[in-house]
Order: sequence, then C-alpha cells, then structure tokens
Amino acid sequence: MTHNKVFVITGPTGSGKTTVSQYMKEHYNMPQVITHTTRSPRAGEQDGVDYYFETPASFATKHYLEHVTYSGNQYGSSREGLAAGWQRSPFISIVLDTAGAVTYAKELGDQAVIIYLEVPNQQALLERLTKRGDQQARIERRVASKEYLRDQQLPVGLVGHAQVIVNDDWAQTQQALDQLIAQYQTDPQSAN
Ligand SMILES: Nc1ncnc2c1ncn2[C@@H]1O[C@H](COP(=O)(O)OP(=O)(O)OP(=O)(O)O)[C@@H](O)[C@H]1O
Ligand SMILES: Nc1nc2c(ncn2[C@@H]2O[C@H](COP(=O)(O)O)[C@@H](O)[C@H]2O)c(=O)[nH]1
Repeated sequence: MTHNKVFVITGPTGSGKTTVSQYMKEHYNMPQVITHTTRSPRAGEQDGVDYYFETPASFATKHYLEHVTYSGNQYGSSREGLAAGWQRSPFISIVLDTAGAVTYAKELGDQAVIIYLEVPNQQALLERLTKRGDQQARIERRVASKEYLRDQQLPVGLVGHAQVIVNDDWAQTQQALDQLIAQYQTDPQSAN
C-alpha cells in the first residue's frame, strides 16, 4: 500500500497558497509540484521554479491530469509531475485553483490531502496582492473574473474532504499546518 500523499493547497487568489507551499518545503522538505501556465511571469518568478511558463502553442503539447483557464490564462498539472515529486519524497505539495482541487479529490481519493485557505476580510486580501507587487490592472482583471468569485467559497465537492484554514494570522496558520502534518507523519492512513 502506498503512503504517498499530495497536499493540495487551494483557495482564493492572494489567500496564501504559495506561502503555505513554501513553508512546507522549507520546514518539512516537501517538494513542490511545478505546474504549467501561459500567464507571463511576475517580477522575480523563474521558469522551472515557480512555473513552467508556456506559450499557448507549447501548453497544448503537454499531457495534463487536469487543466483550467483562470482569469484568461491557462494552467495545467500532470501525473508525471506528481510521480517526479514522489520519487523524492512521499509527501509533496501542489497549488491549484478550486476546480483543480475538486479534480484531484476525485482522481486521487485519499492520496490528495486538500487544504482550503480563506481570508474573510476581502480588503485585507486585496491589499496583500498590491503589497506582493501585482500590477493594478492585473488585480482588477482578476477580481472581475468568474474564477475569482468562485474560489471565495469552498466548493460543494470539497465539503467534508478539505481542511479549512483561516489564514489571517500567520503564526496560527503555521500551528494549524504543523498539527495537520504531524497527524500524517504519525500515521498516514489514520489521518484520512
Ligand atoms: N497570514 C498572512 N498575513 C499577511 N500576509 C500574508 C499572509 N499569508 C500570505 N501573505 C502574503 O500575501 C501575499 C499573497 O500570498 P501568496 O502569493 O502566497 O497567495 P496565493 O494564494 O498563492 O496567490 P495567487 O493565487 O494569486 O497566486 C504574499 O505577499 C504573502 O507574503
Ligand atoms: N487547476 C489548476 N490551477 C492552478 C495550476 N497552477 C496554478 N493554479 C492556480 O491558478 C490560479 C492563478 O495562479 P497565479 O499564479 O496566476 O496567481 C491560482 O489559484 C493557482 O493556485 C494548475 O496546474 N491547475
């Protein structure tokens, strides 16, 4: 029986998914599955580290476990990416929108540990995006997208499957993550 798990980190834009994934990498040595996108890099983002940055033509040549359009750009993740991660460690993480998280829950069952992050204060969330350095036009486009609105709520398909963490205070988020990971480290099966 395999004890491989993928921690799927999902939630609204700016809720802290990448920050959580980075924390799991730095504190628990969890490899991050790198996904593919046609969006252009943000300042400081690197190809092969943050994403595989694709053109629409190169994106279309890959084989995806799931792929979505989010605020006008395409994103996709592959089974090969998961397999490569699991070769390095039994616990890995991936950052997905909620549609992707629903697909992972369906396709991978208990192998996917879903974490849904929420930030109840919308204004605080938008301020985080500005502080992150996102261009105002990009923020406005994203906030106007149907995906942005959809991801504000835990999808019906994840109710009862996802661990919901309110990411207001980072110290509390860290504590919730530490508790969750400890459960899986103790006994990966009983934590389901
Ligand atoms: N608890 C927190 N308190 C304050 N700022 C935070 C907290 N968690 C994350 N941030 C900051 O909020 C910003 C957005 O976080 P992050 O990039 O991780 O979000 P995301 O969910 O991956 O966003 P996106 O979906 O747009 O890529 C970052 O600048 C990050 O440092
Ligand atoms: N379903 C998928 N969602 C993905 C994938 N890679 C990233 N994402 C999600 O897209 C949005 C936008 O990302 P951003 O980096 O432009 O802010 C965010 O919710 C990501 O979690 C993927 O392969 N599949």
